[in-house]
Amino acid sequence: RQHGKCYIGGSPLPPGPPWPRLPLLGNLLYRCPTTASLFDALRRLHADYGPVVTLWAGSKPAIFIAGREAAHRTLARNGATFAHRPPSWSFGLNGHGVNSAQYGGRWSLLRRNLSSHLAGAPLAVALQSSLSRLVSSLERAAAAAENHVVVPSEILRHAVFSFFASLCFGEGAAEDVLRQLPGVHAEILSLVVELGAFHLMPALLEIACYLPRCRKLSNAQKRHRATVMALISARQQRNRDGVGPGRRRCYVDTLLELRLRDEEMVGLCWEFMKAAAKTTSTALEWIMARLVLHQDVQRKLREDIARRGEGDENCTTNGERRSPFLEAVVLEALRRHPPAHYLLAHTTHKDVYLDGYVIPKGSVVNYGVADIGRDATSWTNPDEFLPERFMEGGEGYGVSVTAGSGSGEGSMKMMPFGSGRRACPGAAVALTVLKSFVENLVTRFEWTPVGAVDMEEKPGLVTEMRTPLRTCLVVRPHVQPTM
Ligand code: HEM
Repeated sequence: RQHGKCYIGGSPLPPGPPWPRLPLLGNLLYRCPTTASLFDALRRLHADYGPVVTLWAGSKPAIFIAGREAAHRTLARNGATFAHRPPSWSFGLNGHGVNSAQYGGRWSLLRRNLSSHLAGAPLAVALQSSLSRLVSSLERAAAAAENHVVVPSEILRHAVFSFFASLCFGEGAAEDVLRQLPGVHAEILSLVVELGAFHLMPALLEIACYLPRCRKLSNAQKRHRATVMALISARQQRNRDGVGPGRRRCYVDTLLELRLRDEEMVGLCWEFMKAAAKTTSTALEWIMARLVLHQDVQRKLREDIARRGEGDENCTTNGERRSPFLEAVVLEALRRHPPAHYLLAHTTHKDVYLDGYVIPKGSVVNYGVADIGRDATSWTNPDEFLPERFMEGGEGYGVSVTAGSGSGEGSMKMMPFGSGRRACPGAAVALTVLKSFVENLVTRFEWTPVGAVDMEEKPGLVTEMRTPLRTCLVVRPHVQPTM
C-alpha cells in the first residue's frame, strides 16, 4: 500500500499511513484518541505496512515495532542506544521511579538497588502468609456464595497486593494505613491520561487535558504521599524498636539507606506497588481464567504438581518444587495474555538506521509485546492456549522471557517483561509468585466454569479481562500450601 512517506535528513522514516498530519496534533491522536483505538489501529497498520510503522505524536515521530527481528536488533543488540526514556512531564505519574529515570548513573543506582532487594527478598515467608490468607478468603467466599459461584478478582488482587506490600513496607506494616493505599492508587490512575503515559500526547494537549483535573490529582497525590510517609515512619519506628518480623529487610529499608528525599521514596514506593501488583494480579487472573476454560489443562496441572511434590529429588536448591507443566502454563498465559501489550516508551539519543529507514533521535519508540508473542512465524496456532509448547521438545522450550543480547534473533519469541537494559527487573519474582499462587490455587480448589468464560480484553496500560472471571470454586481436601 502507498504510504505517507516522510524523510528526516534525507533518509525515509519507517512507513506509515497517509493520514494528514495536523500542526501540533500530528496524526495519531485524532485517529486514535484512546488506548483501545490505538491498539486496534496498530494491528491494522502492521498488517498493511509491515512490522515497523510511524505515526506522529504532535511533531514527534512515534515508531511502533511489532517484529521480533527489529525488536531484537534494537532492544537487545543495540541495548544502550534504545535504553533511554522520553523526557516526562509526569503530571499524574511518578517522576522519581526507575522507569522514568534517564539512562545513566541515577537509573543505574536505583535499578541495582531494586534488583538486589528483589534477589535477596524473603519471598518464601511473605508468600506463605499471603497464600494462607488468600486460601481462607476464597474458602469463605465460596462457602457464602450460592452454589459456590464467586468472582475472585478482588480477592486475588488483594492477595497479590498484600504480598508486594510486605516486600515494600515490611511485614506487619500498619494494616489500617495499608488498606487506604489501593483506593488512592486507583484514584490517581483514574485521573491519568493513558496516551500521555505512553508519551504519545503533544505537550500542549497534555497540559490542556491535565488542567481541569489538576486539583483532584494534586489532592489524590497529597493523600498518597501522606499514606506512604505514614508507612515509612511506622517502618522506621519498628526498626528502632527492633520489632520481630519487621527486621527482615524491606524495600523501604533500602531506600532509607540510600538517604533519598521523601519525594523520591514516595515515588519509588508508588512505582514498586504499581509496577508489581497490578501486572502480577492481572496475569494471575488470566491464568486462572485459562484453567477454568481448559479443564483438561487444570486436571493435568494438578496431577503433575501432585507427582512432583512427592520426593526430595523434585526440589530446586531453594526448596521450590519443580513442575515443568506449571512453568509451561504460566509462560503460555504470559505469551497469550501479556499484561502489558506495549512497553513503556523508549527513545534513542541518536539517529539509528534500520532496514533502510531512520529512527530519528528523540522519537518515541514502542514495541508490540502482544504481537510478538502471537506471531504466526514463531508459534503454531498462536491464538490457542497450548502449554505443552513450553515442555521439552516443544517450540517454546527454553525460550527466554526477556531474550537478551547474547541470544539470537530467532530467540525473541515473546517478551512479556520487555527486553534489553530496561527489561523488567521484577520478572523473576513475578514468575515465582505466579507459579506459587497458581500451584496453591489449583491444589486447594477445583475451578469450574459458570457459563461461557469471556476471554475478551480491556486494553490499557495493563490489559485486563473485559469481564472479571466468574467461577464455581469447590474446596479440595486439605494439602499444606507450598511456596
Ligand atoms: C507479571 C508481572 C510483570 C509484568 C508483566 C511486567 C512487565 C514489565 C514491562 C513490559 C516493563 C517495561 C520494559 C520496557 O519498557 O522495556 C516493565 C518495567 C518495569 N517493571 Fe515490571 N512487570 C511485572 C512485574 C514487576 C515487578 C514484580 C516489579 C517490581 C517489584 C516490576 C518493576 C518494574 C520496573 C521498576 C520497571 C522499569 C524498569 C526500567 O525502566 O529500568 N515489575 N515491567
